[in-house]
Amino acid sequence: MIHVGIHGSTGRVGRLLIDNLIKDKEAKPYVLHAIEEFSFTPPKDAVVTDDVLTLLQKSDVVIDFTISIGTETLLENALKHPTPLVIGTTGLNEHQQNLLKEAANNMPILYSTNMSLGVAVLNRLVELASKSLSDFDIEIVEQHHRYKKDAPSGTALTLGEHAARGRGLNLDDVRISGRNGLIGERSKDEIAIMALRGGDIVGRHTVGFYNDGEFIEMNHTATSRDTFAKGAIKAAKWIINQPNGLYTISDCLGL
Ligand SMILES: NC(=O)C1=CN([C@@H]2O[C@H](COP(=O)(O)OP(=O)(O)OC[C@H]3O[C@@H](n4cnc5c(N)ncnc54)[C@H](OP(=O)(O)O)[C@@H]3O)[C@@H](O)[C@H]2O)C=CC1
Ligand SMILES: O=C(O)C1=N[C@H](C(=O)O)C[C@H](O)C1
Repeated sequence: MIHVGIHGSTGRVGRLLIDNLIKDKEAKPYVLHAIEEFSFTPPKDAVVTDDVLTLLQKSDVVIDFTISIGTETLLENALKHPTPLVIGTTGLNEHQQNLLKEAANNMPILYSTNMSLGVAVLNRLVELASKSLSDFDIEIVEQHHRYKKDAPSGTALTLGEHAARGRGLNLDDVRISGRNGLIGERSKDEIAIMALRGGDIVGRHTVGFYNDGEFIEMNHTATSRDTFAKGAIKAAKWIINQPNGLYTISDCLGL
């Protein structure tokens, strides 16, 4: 039985990880990291802790769905006690992304801004379309629930990276995140990534390729957050058998 630790166990995704792991035949929710009280009853036999090092020491693998500073603390502690990690938290800053790469020299880490199969395939399609439709303007729109803290979504940024890569560009050089006022005509290479927030939208991403006379829009809609929890659990079972290094969900899915 794989002993899974959950960082962010009281959160929207964390709670679904517990629900899915309770029913799992190969893995169980063994250590739950929580800062505040649970608003639900956690499994009786799980260890509950607010100490990150204890979480790592008692787990075969830790799944993290928290907030960027939470992931930073997890990675700092994992450098003291290397443990296979699955990280889904988005909004990591440059320092935190570098920490992720550094930690991956010492343990296997799967980091993905979206744990769904659909988005993993969409990333591939976007890169191909970007390369093939070299004259088309690329625009990305993401929509999420009102509680989401970071913008744009990690998924939208990853889709943008694939779109830029398809044209041999670096997203940081061509990304824009808003338009307002007399800004002039659109430049050829720019890739806009716009964020909408409202209601209970689980996650919706549209990548549009626009030209004179035609356009293509590729859309992915997550209709259930369970998709992310199931993807992360699949990743946890896979990452424990990998050598040290940084992986994505595409590696786990063999794409
Ligand atoms: N990769 C993917 O497929 C997906 C990624 N996400 C990302 O996962 C993250 C979490 O999403 P979601 O579950 O909706 O968010 P929630 O706000 O519902 O949950 C966040 C969890 O993190 C805990 N937390 C907050 N601050 C810290 C900290 N400093 N250290 C440790 N734990 C902390 C919270 O505890 P408390 O309740 O006590 O504040 C809570 O348990 C976000 O970054 C989101 O973008 C979401 C869905 C899919
Ligand atoms: O916060 C969310 O809810 C989600 N976050 C991820 C992101 O930022 O891309 C993945 C998914 O879209 C849901």
